[in-house]
Amino acid sequence: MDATIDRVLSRRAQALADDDGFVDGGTYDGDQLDREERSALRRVQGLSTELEDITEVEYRQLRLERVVLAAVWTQGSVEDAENSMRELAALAETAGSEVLEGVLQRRQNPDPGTYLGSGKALELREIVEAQGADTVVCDTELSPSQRRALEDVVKVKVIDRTALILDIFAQHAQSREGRAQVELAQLQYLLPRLRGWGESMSRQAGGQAAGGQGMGSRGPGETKIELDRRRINTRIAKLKRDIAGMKTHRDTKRSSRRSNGTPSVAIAGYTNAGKSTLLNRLTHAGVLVDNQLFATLDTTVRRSETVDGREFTLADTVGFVRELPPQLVEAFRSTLEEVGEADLLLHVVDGSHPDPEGQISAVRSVLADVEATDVKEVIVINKADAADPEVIDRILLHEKHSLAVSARTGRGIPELLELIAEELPKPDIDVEVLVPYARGDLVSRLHDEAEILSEDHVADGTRLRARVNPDLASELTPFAAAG
Ligand SMILES: Nc1nc2c(ncn2[C@@H]2O[C@H](COP(=O)(O)OP(=O)(O)OP(=O)(O)O)[C@@H](O)[C@H]2O)c(=O)[nH]1
Ligand SMILES: [Mg+2]
Repeated sequence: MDATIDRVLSRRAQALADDDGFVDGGTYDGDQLDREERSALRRVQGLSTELEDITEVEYRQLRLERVVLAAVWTQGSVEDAENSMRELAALAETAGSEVLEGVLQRRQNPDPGTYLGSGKALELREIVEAQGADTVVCDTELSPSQRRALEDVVKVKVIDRTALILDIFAQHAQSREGRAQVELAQLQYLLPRLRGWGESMSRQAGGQAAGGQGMGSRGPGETKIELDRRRINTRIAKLKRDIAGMKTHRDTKRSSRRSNGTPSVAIAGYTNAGKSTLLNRLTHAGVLVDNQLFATLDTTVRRSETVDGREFTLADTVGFVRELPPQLVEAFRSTLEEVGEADLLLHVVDGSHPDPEGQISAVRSVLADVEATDVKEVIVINKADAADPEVIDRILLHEKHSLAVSARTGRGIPELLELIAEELPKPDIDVEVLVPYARGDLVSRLHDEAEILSEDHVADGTRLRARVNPDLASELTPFAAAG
């Protein structure tokens, strides 16, 4: 086995993304411990997963078990190229396959015909044969014709990075919204590639079912492709409507949270940076995690408390990846937009990664795509326990709002909590109220949302002096205590 790939494999793959953010309804409690469970659901060998009805793309899993990776390296250092291939290996493993080997070709530009140059493509063919691989994964998004041409040379299934990522998302999506978003992205990816799929399937079947017999021939395959295309378009339209409906539902929940005046923190960052670990660490560190209230929230949103006792929400989000397929960005737009509406963004980056700065810019470019750049951003350099201190210092120096933590050991977490308390909008209206005992609900809201300056229990109720936000202030107007 090639030395590069050896190292690639020593870094275990991690799941690409937590899809918990898309869980609909309140039955699933957003627990982040489901990674193992998910791997247990990985594809079963030997089951046919070939797409029979093209409209059932939702249930389609790419059949890739033993893969060889292929990449063209056009610019940047050899480290960049190797990192990219390591990431591809991690993605392939996440999708449930075994990575056997990787080939990297240095070239000015990818070959428009076969992606790799024709000589390398033949070499790849030999490697595939020698290793007994059944799939080649290319580190790019291939054009439909490139994919077919390369498949013709290597004689096994060829898929690209986009299809691989879509496949992982499809495996991980659990909620109705998440599944719909992924299916939409898959169909949009598939649509321009229909002819290709048809042909390769007919080739596998050894039949002449699909088209491709040359220009102008409208065989039965052509008709089927037309039909499939129409059905896919219908399905896409329906999915878009469904997703829009679910977005409305989520918007309502979010706006009710906001009108409560509860400040919100969003955790975003590159996949595997430690976002979920951080969420767990922070919410357990919080004095209060109210399971009762929690049930009414979107499920990756958790409640916590600032060090000075104000409630806030903390949301985990889908992991980002370099060159996130545009179909996915589009499909997940509504979910990603939520990041832009938070009061504070914790942008988590893996300080122990070989290229943390690359991760930061990849995440920022996705955030820019969904216009989520107005929110105040703090770079949280995670895995400080494993990172090179020099790298941490370098990032701290370049990023004005940054700090180093370890979600695993807890290092830096108190400082992070301090920072959250400082950065979140503070209530600033002074009130003095006498709340009757019958309105215990208002008193507990004051405790959750306001800064209490004094509190007395008197004959007709609780007398409080507090600093509150505008919403609560107006609700308290009837109870204003005479000076
Ligand atoms: N050494 C070290 N490992 C950590 C730390 N935080 C998280 N990890 C590990 O990093 C891996 C990824 O952690 P997650 O919390 O799942 O990362 P994530 O950002 O939520 O990943 P996705 O949801 O897949 O995008 C896990 O193996 C964690 O145990 C840390 O502070 N130090
Ligand atoms: Mg996660």
